[in-house]
Amino acid sequence: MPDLPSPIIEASAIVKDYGPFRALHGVSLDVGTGEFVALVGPSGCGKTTLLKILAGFEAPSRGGLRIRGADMAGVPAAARPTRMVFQRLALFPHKSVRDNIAFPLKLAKVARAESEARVAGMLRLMHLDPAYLDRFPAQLSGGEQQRVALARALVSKPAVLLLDEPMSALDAKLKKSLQGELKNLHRNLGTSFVLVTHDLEEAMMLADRICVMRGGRVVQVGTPGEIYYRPVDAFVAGFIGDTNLFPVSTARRADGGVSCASPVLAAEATLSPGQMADGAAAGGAVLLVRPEAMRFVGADGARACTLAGTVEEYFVKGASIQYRIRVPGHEAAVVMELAGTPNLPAAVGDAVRVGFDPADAFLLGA
Ligand SMILES: Nc1ncnc2c1ncn2[C@@H]1O[C@H](COP(=O)(O)OP(=O)(O)OP(=O)(O)O)[C@@H](O)[C@H]1O
Repeated sequence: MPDLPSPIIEASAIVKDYGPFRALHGVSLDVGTGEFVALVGPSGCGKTTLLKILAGFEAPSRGGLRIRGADMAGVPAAARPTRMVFQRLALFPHKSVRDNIAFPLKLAKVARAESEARVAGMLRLMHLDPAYLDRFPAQLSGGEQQRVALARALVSKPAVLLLDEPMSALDAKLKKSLQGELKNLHRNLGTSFVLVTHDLEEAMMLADRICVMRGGRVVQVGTPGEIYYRPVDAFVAGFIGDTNLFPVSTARRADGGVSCASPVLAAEATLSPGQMADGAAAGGAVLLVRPEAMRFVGADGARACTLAGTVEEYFVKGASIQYRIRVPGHEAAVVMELAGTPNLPAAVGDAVRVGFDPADAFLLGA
């Protein structure tokens, strides 16, 4: 893992109780200065609760939070170097775009000339037409409104921008363009970003590190590559993208690697010591093979890491084609993602053999 830049946020062992319900069970997370961290996890796992605690909209029941080295206990949201952008727009409907963006500056009693200059700068940064300044939020598209909300959050130059699913209400095309703008902003401003998102592709595309949460706990924090190729367990593997998980029995090898055998695999997969999660080879284990590592093989593949099955379905996605192969003895369909081609390699109902290179597999605890 790359060295973490000096942390701007240090959250340690944060517990949050809502009455008898414990939403966070001791969450620790550091965010580096200038870093972009995405919080992902199933609905209700505590992502928004953690973000609100960072912002100062909720107080932790226990645990510590330091931002820029200062203890945040009792520090109200407005006095923190953080700003939050919400999923549902929180623009003032009866204020113009100008007054919405300038609002934090008015609260901070910034002089009019400087306020106007900063608002103009924000418009340029967010690619908003100056003619919009006198419009009201209802006279803007959803994407434009969200850009105004970002401008308002950034105008007071916060050290940390907290984003709670800011793009979830936008259509796919608008979302893509705002994602690009967000990445650009992050690169150019040096502000630290913490983004809550349901969209795993968005997390992979934008974040330096991804924090995967489950049931009020942090399961794994890592770069997109670590989370995707080196998940700590089957939950993380299955949560981030389509995946194949083959139950295997394992035997340690003299070189520290492990041999993995399964009735559905034509031959054992031999993995090197670097290809397994901590403790994976003890007891039952599952072999993770990503769909893009699977390919069709000829009959001569019968002695390699291959599986025989029948094409159940395929989806032409343009740049890629996804195949789902039913393999007798394996519960889920085997998922395979091939580069797009106008000449389909197999049709529904075809008997096929699919396989993978053991170097592309990773062993997880069962
Ligand atoms: N004010 C509250 N009072 C009681 N329970 C709450 C409150 N706010 C959140 N919770 C509960 O705490 C848990 C975590 O909620 P939170 O909003 O942090 O989850 P989330 O991961 O952001 O979910 P989603 O992805 O659905 O937005 C949920 O079970 C939720 O019902």
